[in-house]
Amino acid sequence: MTLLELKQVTKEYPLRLRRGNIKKKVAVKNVSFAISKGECLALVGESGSGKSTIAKCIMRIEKITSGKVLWKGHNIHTKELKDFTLYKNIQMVMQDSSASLHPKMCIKEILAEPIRNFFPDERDWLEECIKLLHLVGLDKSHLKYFPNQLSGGQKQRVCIAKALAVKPELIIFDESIASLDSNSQKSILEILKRIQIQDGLSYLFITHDLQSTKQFCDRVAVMYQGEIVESFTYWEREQLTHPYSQLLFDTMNNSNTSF
Ligand SMILES: Nc1ncnc2c1ncn2[C@@H]1O[C@H](COP(=O)(O)OP(=O)(O)OP(=O)(O)O)[C@@H](O)[C@H]1O
Repeated sequence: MTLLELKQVTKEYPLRLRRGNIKKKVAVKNVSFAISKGECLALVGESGSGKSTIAKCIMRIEKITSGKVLWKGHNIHTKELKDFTLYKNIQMVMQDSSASLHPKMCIKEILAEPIRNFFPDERDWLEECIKLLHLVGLDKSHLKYFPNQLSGGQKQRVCIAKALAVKPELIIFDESIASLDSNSQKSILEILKRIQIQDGLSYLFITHDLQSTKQFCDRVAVMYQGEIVESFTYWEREQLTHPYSQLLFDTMNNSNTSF
């Protein structure tokens, strides 16, 4: 079953030049892909290739210039899909956990907020918060902490727990684990994989690091200068046709990082 579908999506940003002139910056060009239930798709590409712009267009943070973004066949960029439905179904975890967590709220309040918003009848919300913490490798002792009392890895786990609290069908990870050390990355990816298999969750995993997608993602789409230039499932160098994906692959094989 297809959950999310992008059809020929183009996003241009207006760039103000001197003397009031406006130029268009094409950030994303004719991008099409689909994500099925339970699937994890990686969107890999260098800095500035348009990955975050795609995430913002899916989350309605940015308007698209042309094309369509569909959730179960409903157009995300029309009133057809209400905010509540969109954010109940799709959650996003950003790279900067500090910006995503309210500094004056403790972890209990941070996790309780989405539960109360999306499940107002939930009585055992505290139990639910503790369950969420366990899911991401933390425990109830963390409930009383404020974000600035946690490490970067712990904050990122809270952000993931906050996204999971909504019980969405799809989570977008935008470079969400990039700033963590390789052990923390490995542990979070294992947790996410387990949840994906258990609950049939789908992921869009945005990264510039091809290596981190190898064990975790079912399919990889490679972005280059705003376009998807290659999409692959099997990790065979011979199958890659675009020079940029070949370069990514070779760089990965020459690096010592292992996941
Ligand atoms: N609000 C904006 N106004 C103008 N140009 C923008 C804006 N946001 C992004 N861009 C441009 O669009 C292009 C794509 O940016 P985007 O952030 O989507 O890339 P990215 O692949 O996510 O990069 P990174 O991996 O560094 O986060 C870049 O050239 C960027 O400068």
